[in-house]
Amino acid sequence: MANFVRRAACNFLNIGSRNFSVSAPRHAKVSVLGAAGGIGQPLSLLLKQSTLISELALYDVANTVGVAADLSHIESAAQVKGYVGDSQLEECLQGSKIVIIPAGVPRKPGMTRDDLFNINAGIAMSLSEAASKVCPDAMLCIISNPVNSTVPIASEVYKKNGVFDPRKLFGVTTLDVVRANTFISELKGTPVTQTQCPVIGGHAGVTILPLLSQVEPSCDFTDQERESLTVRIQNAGTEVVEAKAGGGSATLSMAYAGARFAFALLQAMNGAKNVVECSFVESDVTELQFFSTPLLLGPNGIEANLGMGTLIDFEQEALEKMKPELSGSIAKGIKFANK
Ligand SMILES: NC(=O)C1=CN([C@@H]2O[C@H](COP(=O)(O)OP(=O)(O)OC[C@H]3O[C@@H](n4cnc5c(N)ncnc54)[C@H](O)[C@@H]3O)[C@@H](O)[C@H]2O)C=CC1
Ligand SMILES: O=C([O-])CC(=O)C(=O)O
Repeated sequence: MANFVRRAACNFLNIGSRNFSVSAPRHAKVSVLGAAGGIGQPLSLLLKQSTLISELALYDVANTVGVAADLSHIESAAQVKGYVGDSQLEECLQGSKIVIIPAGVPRKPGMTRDDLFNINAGIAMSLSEAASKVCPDAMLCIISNPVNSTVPIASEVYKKNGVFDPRKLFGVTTLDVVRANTFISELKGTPVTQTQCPVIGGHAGVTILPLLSQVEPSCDFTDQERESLTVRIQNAGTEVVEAKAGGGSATLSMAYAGARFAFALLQAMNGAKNVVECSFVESDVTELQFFSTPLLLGPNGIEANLGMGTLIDFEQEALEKMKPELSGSIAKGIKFANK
């Protein structure tokens, strides 16, 4: 049993790193801000299993001491410590190489992600302010919604403090890729662990654009399949919000996706080659200041933006259709950070 669990954990550590080996691992401190929440707890559980993490620092406004005590009994190397409230935020962040932020309120049925702006924008701003001061060189990974606005907020904070490095700021959109891979595999019968679909744009409704024409292994879709699969991927978050009926939004699949992204970063930081993940980052791929595309990751974050490749007409039209909303959400975040 123990062997099985260890093998399973090792297999999990390979997610996002399908075809490369890791050499000379450096052991990093990773902080999770919002660690006692629906995403924060399972995400921290998954991170605790990584051999690339030496220290797991768990911050929240409440309850992290208990979460940290619980996780600290797991037989893996990462040392876990809980930090509670403003006065302990700086100590939590000190020396962090990766900061992951799932802090903030989730949606209830009937809400859009933008409806979370009023509460979550301030949270994203104050946490990124702290990270920009205490560990400006860390990779900052923002999960808190609306991602299309919280990432621009963080970038403005870092710019104002003179420490912005566009290679190191990420809006975590991995869940869109994870969902696309799963739904495509269900529809087409491709092996789920080998199905890979790039998802570009942002992380809300029509701004989420899966590039079904670029799926590997390549699949043929009828017009009707392409249309309905695209809409399902765009609305998958709402599917979970409605199924949870007031109990919040995706937490477990998001924890998986957040861990997949963090492991990809850690592996790239340790010298692994060909680590590619999609993420919402500062970009010149379109006229939009922030945009998600596949990125080649390296020791210092983004090594190259791989762009969006050639789009078919359906995808080109969807891209044009998303631009007004995405541009508005980006502008709203920038305005908020400068008010
Ligand atoms: N990027 C993505 O793909 C996804 C993003 N999300 C977003 O993630 C966020 C968190 O969702 P859940 O974990 O389900 O919510 P939750 O309410 O279960 O947990 C949020 C946690 O944040 C904490 N928090 C609030 N203010 C804080 C502050 N100033 N500093 C530190 N911690 C603070 C709360 O105490 C709570 O423990 C939401 O905004 C949600 O919309 C959710 C799913 C997917
Ligand atoms: O839908 C939500 O509010 C949470 C989220 O971003 C997702 O599940 O993709």
